[in-house]
Order: sequence, then structure tokens, then C-alpha cells
Amino acid sequence: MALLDVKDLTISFGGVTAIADLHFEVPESQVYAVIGPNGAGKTTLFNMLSGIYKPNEGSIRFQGKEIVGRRPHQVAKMGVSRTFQNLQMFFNMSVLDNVKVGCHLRTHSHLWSAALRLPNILKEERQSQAWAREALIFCGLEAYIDQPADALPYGVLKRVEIARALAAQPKLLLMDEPAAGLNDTETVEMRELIRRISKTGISVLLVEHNMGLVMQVSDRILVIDYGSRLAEGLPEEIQNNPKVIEAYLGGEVQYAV
Ligand SMILES: Nc1ncnc2c1ncn2[C@@H]1O[C@H](COP(=O)(O)OP(=O)(O)OP(=O)(O)O)[C@@H](O)[C@H]1O
Repeated sequence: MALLDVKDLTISFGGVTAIADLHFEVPESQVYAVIGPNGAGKTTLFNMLSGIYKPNEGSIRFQGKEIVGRRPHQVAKMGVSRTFQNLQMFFNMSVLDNVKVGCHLRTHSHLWSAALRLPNILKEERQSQAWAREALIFCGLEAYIDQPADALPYGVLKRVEIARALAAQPKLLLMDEPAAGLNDTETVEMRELIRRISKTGISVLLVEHNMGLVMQVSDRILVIDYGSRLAEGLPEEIQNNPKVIEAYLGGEVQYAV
């Protein structure tokens, strides 16, 4: 059984069909990329996968359970975490506290026990701290743990977002343009981080415009155009697919990172 099984997915906004009859499957422990030109529907797809948008038709099954109809926090609790195209950071908080936000899905205390500082809260607080540190170290951010988020460069903050998503211990990580705005060195670091994440058994669903990165890191690639499936396959199949070259890349392809 695939980890994620998307069937007949369709969503329209007014007269615009953003995703039309889309289907694909993401296996366990793989990097699965979704590519397509600007406006192809990639972010809209992520918004449906994470419960932000409700499709007009179709199903999204994660580990056999339906996602459609669930709210974003419920989807996250099922094991689907995401990062955003634009940074979603609390700039007045430390790096560690930003990542601890991702841990609350794994803790169980209610608001009233938090307010009263009951013993279970203190224990969970320590546990969240440990999980957050672990995620930050995994992302190579040990040196930044206690620093305020607003003092850090953009490339570091992109990885803090990933650490926060990992602190929730997902089975599937949705990454929306992780390399956008990164320089060449940071892009190579991001590629290595994505590889390490998938080696831990987490599947990565990657939306990314940097074709070099996509081709190097992905196990399989789905190409969408005007919300519809144009092609799907191994990176070398996609690279050599005339429909992809013509429709998506306009005849010229640059694959170097
Ligand atoms: N909330 C919305 N209301 C109306 N139209 C929308 C909405 N969200 C997306 N769309 C439309 O759906 C289509 C797909 O947009 P989407 O942002 O998903 O594309 P994308 O592939 O992520 O683009 P990019 O690569 O530029 O991020 C576009 O035509 C867009 O204008």
C-alpha cells in the first residue's frame, strides 16, 4: 500500500479549475517531487493535502485513511507535516521555541493544566525541549539553538522551519520550495538534508523550481500543467520526456544545481 494515495482530485476557484482529476501515489521512504510551471497548481495541491482546502472531488488517502474533510491540525496529527513557500516564523522567539511549537502535536496536556503548571506539563515541557533539540541537531542547527530567530540569515531559517516540521515526527513531509532564495552552498546543504530525511523512513513530497535539485534528490517526479497530470516517472524519464520539455520547460532545460 502506498503511503499517500491521491485519486481523481479536483478543485476549482470560481471559474478556474486549479487541479483537475489528478492522481498519484507516494511510496514509503521516498522523495517524490511535484513540478510544473508557475500557476500549475502545486501550492493548491499542498493546501488540499494538508487540509487547508477541501477538494470539490476526489480522495486523498494517507496510510489508508481519508484526509479529505479533516482540519489542518487533524491532518498534522495523522503524520503529515509541511513547510511553507514563505517563512512562517515567530521572529520574537528563539530558534528552540520556534521548533517546540512543532512538538505540541505529540503532547497531550490541556490548557488548564498548562496554566496551573501541573507536573505532567513540566514533564512534557522537558520532553518537547528534547525533541526540538534533536530535530535542530539533525538539521545541522546546533549552533543556533538559543539564538533569537530575527537575528538569523534566511538560509538558516529555512532549515529551522524544517526542524519544526520534523519535531512533530511526521511520516510524510510536504516541502514547498525549500531551495527558493538559497545560494548555491545552501542549496547543496538542502539537498543533503532532504536525502537524510528520507533515509530516516520519512517520505518527502517536494515542490521545487530548482530542476538541478529535483533531478538529483527525487526518486520519482510528477509533472503537472494547468492542474492536470502531464507525466510521471523516474527523473531520467522525466528529463527525456518531449511533452515535459515542450510544455513545462519551453524547449530549454537547465539541470545543473
Ligand atoms: N484561493 C484561490 N482563489 C482563487 N484562485 C486560486 C486560489 N489559489 C490558487 N488559485 C489559482 O489556482 C491556480 C494554481 O495556483 P497555485 O498557486 O497552486 O500554482 P503553483 O503551481 O503553486 O504556482 P507557483 O509555482 O507560482 O507557486 C492559479 O491559476 C491560481 O491563480
